[in-house]
Amino acid sequence: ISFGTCNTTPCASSCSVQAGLLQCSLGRPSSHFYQTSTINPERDDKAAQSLLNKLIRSNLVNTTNQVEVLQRDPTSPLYSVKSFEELRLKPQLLQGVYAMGFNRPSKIQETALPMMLAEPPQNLIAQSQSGTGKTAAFVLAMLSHVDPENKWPQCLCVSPTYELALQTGKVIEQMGKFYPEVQLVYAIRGNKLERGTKLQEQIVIGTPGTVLDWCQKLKFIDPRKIKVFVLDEADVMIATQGHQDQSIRIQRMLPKTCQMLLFSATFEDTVWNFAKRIVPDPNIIKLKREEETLDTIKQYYVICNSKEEKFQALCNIYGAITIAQAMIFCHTRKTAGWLAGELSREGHQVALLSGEMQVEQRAAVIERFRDGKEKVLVTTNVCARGIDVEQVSVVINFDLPVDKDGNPDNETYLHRIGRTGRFGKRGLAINMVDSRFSMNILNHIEEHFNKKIEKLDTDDLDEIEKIAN
Ligand SMILES: Nc1ncnc2c1ncn2[C@@H]1O[C@H](COP(=O)(O)OP(=O)(O)OP(=O)(O)O)[C@@H](O)[C@H]1O
Repeated sequence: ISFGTCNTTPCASSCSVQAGLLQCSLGRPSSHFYQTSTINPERDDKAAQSLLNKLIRSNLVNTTNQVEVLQRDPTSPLYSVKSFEELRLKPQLLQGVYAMGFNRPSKIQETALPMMLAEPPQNLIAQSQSGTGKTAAFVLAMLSHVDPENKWPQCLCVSPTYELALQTGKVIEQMGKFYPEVQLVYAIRGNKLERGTKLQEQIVIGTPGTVLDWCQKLKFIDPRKIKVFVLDEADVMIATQGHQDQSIRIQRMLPKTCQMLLFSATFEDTVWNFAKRIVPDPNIIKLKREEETLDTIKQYYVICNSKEEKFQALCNIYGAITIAQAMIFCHTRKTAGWLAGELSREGHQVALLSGEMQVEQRAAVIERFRDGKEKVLVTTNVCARGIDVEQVSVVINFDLPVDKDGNPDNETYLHRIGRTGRFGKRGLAINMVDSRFSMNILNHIEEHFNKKIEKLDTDDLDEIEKIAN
């Protein structure tokens, strides 16, 4: 696959998209694309979370759950494939798939791919958690439907942010590696084309605002010639002001025969209502996320009076038991920074995930921790939501999780501490309680999960030693 050209505002020079990077002709790295959009990590930023997950994920998320399928026409046979060969892909694409190291379709791909590749094309709404193979699936569908002889846009994919668009673009590049006739262009802020340009690239990937401009105002794209429309990360999309309307306006310009595909990691009513407006007569595929449980976790709490005492309790625990790797959650950036400093002074190898870090920096910290280069990860909740680090055996709530109104946040507690069936290993969770208020929170959490949280006296070394057995 090869790429179009672009101009970027930050360096005002012409940039070409190569090997997955937007590279500036002045030799600057692609990162200025990222730096132009500083993500505010203390905000509940779904887009940043999604990007982070993509950056740190190296494998498919395994799931034991079955896919639920709702067919538009329940009488038509439901195909599912166990191998990529069965899909009769173009040889160049099959080669691309194998070169990516995919041996067989993922759970969601088994059913989604035959539907997306069927003739006549079928519309699809698919929901499954991040990492289950949605992106790879729709990328394969787009590449399969392109006619490389036709030098105009045929597939349109919209993503909520341009960082996410770039990530999807990378997958298109990888999968289309042996299919150089197919070209890709990014419709993202900063990619300024000359007026009157008619795009020759067959695949356009971008953000709703720019895509809409390119279709409507600037007419770089003829929307009537689009055969496949993909709306990725619908749940993130609707969380961004204006994206919903822009996406609907794009969709309205497309021909009735255009295949509409929509993907989402979660499926609240708001997402569902939006999905129905984007995708008429859909087939629906859902894959339940693996349930997390506290069953294999031993939970304790420690009573302290101040953050200094909490730190001392932590040192006592470290002095008594061997902890391979631990994650420590703090409520604020300030506490996290302070604690990381104190722990390093004690000689621990500490990684700090802090709010002011760019998403890429955060991904790098998590990767180092996952590779065992650091043994303790101190973080605020915002930074580490939804991050699976399998080998962590101890989770410490330096501060208990509360929502923005100060109420107990059971869901976050479960995410921090719980394990899915797939990891199965036993874990240890220690909660620091420093006030009546936090004791109250702890009691609520205990009640909610109906699982006992035992008191631990961290001045008693023998007692601490016991919890490790
Ligand atoms: N059939 C497959 N076999 C092996 N690995 C796969 C397969 N499909 C996808 N993957 C890999 O699994 C990871 C997750 O896939 P993908 O990004 O497509 O999932 P997703 O559901 O779109 O999640 P996200 O929204 O976070 O990107 C990627 O590293 C991808 O390369």
